[in-house]
Amino acid sequence: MSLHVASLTLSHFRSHRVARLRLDARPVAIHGANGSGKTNLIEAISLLSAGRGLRRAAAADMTRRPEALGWKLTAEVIRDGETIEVKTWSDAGAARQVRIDSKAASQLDLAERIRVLWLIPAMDRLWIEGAEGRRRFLDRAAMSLFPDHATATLAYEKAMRERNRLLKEQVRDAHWYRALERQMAESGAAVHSHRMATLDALRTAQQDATTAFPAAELSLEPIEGDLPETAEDLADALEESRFRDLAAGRTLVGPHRADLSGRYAAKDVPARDCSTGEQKALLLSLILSNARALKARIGTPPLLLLDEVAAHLDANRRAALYDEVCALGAQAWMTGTGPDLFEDLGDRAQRLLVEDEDGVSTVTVE
Ligand SMILES: Nc1ncnc2c1ncn2[C@@H]1O[C@H](COP(=O)(O)OP(=O)(O)OP(=O)(O)O)[C@@H](O)[C@H]1O
Repeated sequence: MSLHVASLTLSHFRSHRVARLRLDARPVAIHGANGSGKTNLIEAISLLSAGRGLRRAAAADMTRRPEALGWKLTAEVIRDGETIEVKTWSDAGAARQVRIDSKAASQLDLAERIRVLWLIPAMDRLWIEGAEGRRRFLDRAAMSLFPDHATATLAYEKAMRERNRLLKEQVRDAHWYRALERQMAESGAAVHSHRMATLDALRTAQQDATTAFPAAELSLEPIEGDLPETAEDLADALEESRFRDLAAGRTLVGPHRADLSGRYAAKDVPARDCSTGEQKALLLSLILSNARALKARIGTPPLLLLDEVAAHLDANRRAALYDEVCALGAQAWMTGTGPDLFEDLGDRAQRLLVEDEDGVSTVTVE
């Protein structure tokens, strides 16, 4: 069982004016100078699944400047021998649209058909910066394993925004809160249980692996107080917290108040105290575990996007990374500034060169 992009056309997508690529199922090693358009290319791949892509950019920001006419991506993705035709685009300034096999499709349809995981330099400070980034990291893993996690998260956030509005307006009548808190309790319990199931799946995938990457010990902790698990507990906690929440003007209990804690298991130190290289290796270990967990769950590995990862690994770990992605059978799109970084891959990968010509990126299959 496999998943790979067999063809890709980018039109007016960031620095790419028109790029047409035909690919086989092997990993894709992309090299090119700084600013040539490598990340833009893998950002396009990230949009073959649901969401805002790996930069979490607004659809309007991805249109090629200065023309700003809107952008379009067309791809043939082969999943377990079946071809999925994906077209996604945004007309100047408008929200992005999706068609699968020529039919209008929702982002949930896309999430169910094509799973994409990534590791990008912006995640380097994940263990050091705020809890929001770590929750997002866990939620992305959860969405890859349970696509309806996105629906539960959106439902929870929508009800919470309404509740926060009441709190800010100092509405005290309990009657206004009951229905919203019921919605928050139900969707919030689903969010929590997906996250816990994801942590379990990542733990199992890490245990099963014989890998050069250090295992991360993960747990979900409340930022303060408790983390209610069931819908009943969350409903009770929200009701109890109402008085305090009115004073704060926002909701202080629920899954949005959870933090992902990570430890370097072998050294028994918090991930945030690890060296830069170790923190990167822990994240890579988690992404690879996520890919293995996905393969175990649905039979098919995801597309992997590893932006500037190879350059940060020592030679042993780099060789181990290449062995792992090849063993997974994942089409891993990996970027780096020089072709030497990918030498160990030999003919196990296909190679692309990205160059900048007067502000326009060109892509050559080597
Ligand atoms: N909407 C846009 N229109 C035109 N150019 C853009 C747009 N968005 C970004 N760019 C340009 O794309 C160029 C390439 O960016 P990209 O991040 O892909 O480089 P890269 O090859 O990954 O470089 P590095 O090795 O430095 O990470 C940048 O110079 C950037 O200014």
